[in-house]
Amino acid sequence: MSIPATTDLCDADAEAQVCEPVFRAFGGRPAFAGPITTLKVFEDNTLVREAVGRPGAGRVLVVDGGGSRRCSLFGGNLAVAAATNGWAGVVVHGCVRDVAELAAHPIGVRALASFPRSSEPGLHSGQAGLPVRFAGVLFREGAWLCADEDGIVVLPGDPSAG
Ligand SMILES: O=C([O-])CC(=O)C(=O)O
Repeated sequence: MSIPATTDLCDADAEAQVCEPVFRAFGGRPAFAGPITTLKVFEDNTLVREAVGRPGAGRVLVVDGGGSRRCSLFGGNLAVAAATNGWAGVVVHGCVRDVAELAAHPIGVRALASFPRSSEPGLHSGQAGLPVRFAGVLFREGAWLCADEDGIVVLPGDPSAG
């Protein structure tokens, strides 16, 4: 699948939602795009682990981790699972770890920062499929996200679907 440039998407659609430039790029895939699946979690990556263990079918997992910089929600093992199961990418409003491993897998990853300590499974519950809002953007299940070296853009649907 060819990935459109986020710059072109913005030029073509003044209503495209554009994330505030707060994310760092991790992962071995510099650009990725796909329909969104949402998770809302806090300092517990149980639902993230479950999601990337299921078929991704080219989707992008958007994880609202509340912006916590106190633990990591995604790392090398989950990147292997996500890539193996066909997820296009993961956007984490929170931290990731295993930076060198993330770069070795064919998956796109955006996160606020790296942090070496993992989360504590079972500490807090989370929810799947809810609209989540961070970095100035509302992410709805089924909306379409495109990320590249210039940034992250969200559209109501896949622009190539006509
Ligand atoms: O618990 C985490 O942060 C995830 C992790 O280490 C991994 O996926 O290898």
